[in-house]
This record gives sequence, C-alpha cells and structure tokens, in this order.
Amino acid sequence: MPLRFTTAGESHGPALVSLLEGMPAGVPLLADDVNTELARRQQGYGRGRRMQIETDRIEFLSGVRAGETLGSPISMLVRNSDWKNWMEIMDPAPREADTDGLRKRHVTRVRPGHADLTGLLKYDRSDARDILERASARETTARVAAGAICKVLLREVGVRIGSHLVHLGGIDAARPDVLPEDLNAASDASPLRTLDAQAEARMIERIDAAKKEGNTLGGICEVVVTGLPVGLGSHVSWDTRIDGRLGQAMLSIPAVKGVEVGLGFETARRTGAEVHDEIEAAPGRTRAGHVRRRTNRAGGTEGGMTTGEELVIRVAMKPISTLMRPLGTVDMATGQAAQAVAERSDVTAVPAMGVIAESMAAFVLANALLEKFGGDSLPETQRNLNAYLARLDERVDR
Ligand SMILES: Cc1cc2nc3c(=O)[nH]c(=O)nc-3n(C[C@H](O)[C@H](O)[C@H](O)COP(=O)(O)O)c2cc1C
Ligand SMILES: C=C(O[C@@H]1CC(C(=O)O)=C[C@@H](OP(=O)(O)O)[C@H]1O)C(=O)O
Repeated sequence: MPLRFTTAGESHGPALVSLLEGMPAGVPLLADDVNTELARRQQGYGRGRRMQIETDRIEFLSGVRAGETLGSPISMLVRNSDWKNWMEIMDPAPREADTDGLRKRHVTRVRPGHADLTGLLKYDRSDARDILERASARETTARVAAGAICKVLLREVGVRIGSHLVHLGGIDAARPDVLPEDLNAASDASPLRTLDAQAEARMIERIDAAKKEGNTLGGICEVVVTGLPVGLGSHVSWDTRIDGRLGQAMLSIPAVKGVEVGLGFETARRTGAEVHDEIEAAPGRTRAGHVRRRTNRAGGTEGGMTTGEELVIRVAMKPISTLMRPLGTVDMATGQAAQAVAERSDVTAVPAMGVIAESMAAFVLANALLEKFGGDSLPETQRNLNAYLARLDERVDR
C-alpha cells in the first residue's frame, strides 16, 4: 500500500486535519512524538504574533492504539487557538452582513507574491480571504504532523533527519565540515536554527532592521539525512527518481523557490573530475554493502536512487510577501491603484521552513522505503530491509 497523506483546514478556521495512510502496524507512536515536531516548527526569531497565540498539539482521531500504529489511516486534529477571534469571519453559514460576496476583513488589495490575485482570478472569488486562508503556511502544521510519524518509522530503521539554516537575508552561516552527531539538538538550540553563532548575531540584527523598515527576508536551510540504505527511488521512470520526488516535495512548501541536491547549481560550474565522487572499498559494512564514496558532492543520490551516503538538500525560501510597508497593487474591488493589504505577518520564517522541509523529506523517504521493503507491520519491514542489507553484504568479495 503506498504511503499517502493529505491535509485540510483554513488558517483561521476551527482546526487543521492531517490524514496519513499506509503506515505499517506496530510503529511505536505517542502524541508527544508529533507535538515535539509541531513545537519545533513554531520556533524561530522573526515570526509574527500568530505564533504566540498558537500552541500546536494533536489529538489522534484514528489509527493509533496503546502507543502503536494499527496499520489503519492515522488522522490527527490540531485546533487553531486563533479561531475564537475569527468565528464570525470564518463562519461557514451565510450572514446578513455579507454583501457582494464580501464580509468583514475582506481582502481586495491583493498582495504581490502571495496567492491572493492568482487564486482570486482562478477561483472567480471577490474576497481574496477565500484563497489566502488555505494558501497560508498554517497548513504546514498538518504536514509536519504527518512527517513526524514518517520520522518515527525512519528512526526505527536507523534513518535520521535534521536541518540547519545556512543563509538568511544576504548573510551566510559557516557550515562545519563535520556536522554535529545530533544535528537538530544543535540547531534547535539557536533562535535561527543555525550552527554559526557569529552569523546568527548579524542575522538577528538584519531581521530587526527589516522589521523596522516594514520589510521581509528569505533564506536557505540544509536538510541532512543519515542512515539511508542504497537504492530508495529508481532510475526507471521520471516520477520514480528520488531526487525528483524530493524536489517536488520541497517546492510544494509555500515560498520555497529553489532546491539543490548535493553541490546543486555549483556542479554546473565545475569539471567532471571536480564533481563526481570516486568510489572505494569500505573497511566495514556501509548502507551500500562494502563500498562508499570518497566525497559526497552528489549529496546522496545517483540515478534517482539513494547511494547510501548522507542525503544533503538545500532549500531556498523567498522573503515573506506581506510587507508592513506595502507594495503597489490594484484594489480588485475598484480597479484603482492601491497599496497591498498589510496584515499581521512574519518578517522571516526560514527556521520554520527547515522543519517543514525535514517533514516533507521524511514523507518522501518513508514512502520510498515502504515501496522497496513493504510490510504491513514494522517487524516485517525491518526483516525485509535486513534481508536486503545482508544481500548487499555478500555483493563485493573481500
Ligand atoms: C513557515 C512559513 C510561514 C509563512 N508566513 C508568512 C506570513 O506570515 N506572511 C506571508 O505573507 N507569507 C508567509 N509565508 C509565505 C506564504 O505562505 C507564501 O508566499 C504564499 O502561500 C504564496 O506561495 P508562493 O510564495 O509559493 O508563491 C510563510 C511561509 C512559510 C513556509
Ligand atoms: C499560522 C502560521 O503561519 C502563518 C502563515 C501565513 C501565510 O500567509 O503563509 C501568515 C501568517 O498568519 P496570520 O495572518 O494568522 O498571522 C503566519 O502566522 C503557522 O505557521 O502556523
């Protein structure tokens, strides 16, 4: 059964829903495994007031019993604390005060860079709130909930996912050659989820300055996955390649505009000898049998399959599109030039984006893992994986 997930919920509606199907039975799972990830997504210097209103926590509605998954669809509910302030505005029933498809806090001065204008035209709406409520990255809470469960499955087969911020608003963070063993323990200790304390101080100043100017900032996070076996994904078809699947997942995150695997764009500037990773016999057993790469410029994929090396993806996020010093636009109610609506907003959300990117990577990789090893229960998946690893062990005569 393929692993799939879907989410539902408007940003200021009563709740978000996350539905994950295809998870094997017997995966140990507590609400806290998910809540910890939701709390990580809420962190980060530069976020707006909304994050102070919310304390995201899930309720399991199905699929989990006595601390283990059942193999049935797992549904989770996350209530929006802010809803109480929006009940009238988000009321599903028509209200007398509604006129011309508009109600209180309607949005017609559409924001450049958000989904307001394109969605309003495509869905033939007059209030861009009908669009922005769902385009909002509030939805990523439900993604992180599903991703948290995928992370637990991956952890049970020795795969770990972490991330750190490597760039913010024009300032690079130095990346250590050797990353900390527990990457997230180190990056989560920083208000920007970066490993470079000096750069962090300058980034914080930059965020404060942008806020004062009514401006916003973007940045880049690096996602690192360790413990993957060789051979997740496949070269055989365009849509089975793991790098392509990861790219799609990353680009589906609101405001993400670029993804690199390994050296990424830099590979285009170098020669073959400077790009490709030489292969050598490994002294012990690796996640690719008895071979390894001398370097990992490929970032853990070749031929659309995992190589057994670390998977390294960099994800670029544009600056937030709601500016407190608004950009020029058209008021769609009048057709006149106007300034875009300036709602409460984040100055930057790059640290949160890193956590969302981890979750999306977890889903793609858990899906590819189950595709290759199957299993209706976790022990069955583990047995199948171990049989494959044992076979890899036999492959190179030593
Ligand atoms: C964690 C996170 C928080 C965000 N916060 C805001 C915000 O406060 N204000 C805003 O205008 N956009 C915010 N965005 C970006 C918008 O959701 C995004 O730009 C919009 O959906 C349009 O999609 P696009 O940028 O991919 O074209 C956020 C994105 C993420 C990932
Ligand atoms: C609610 C979240 O992020 C929101 C994403 C978002 C947007 O336009 O994407 C706009 C802001 O929402 P609000 O208008 O309610 O302040 C952010 O706070 C969240 O990450 O949980």
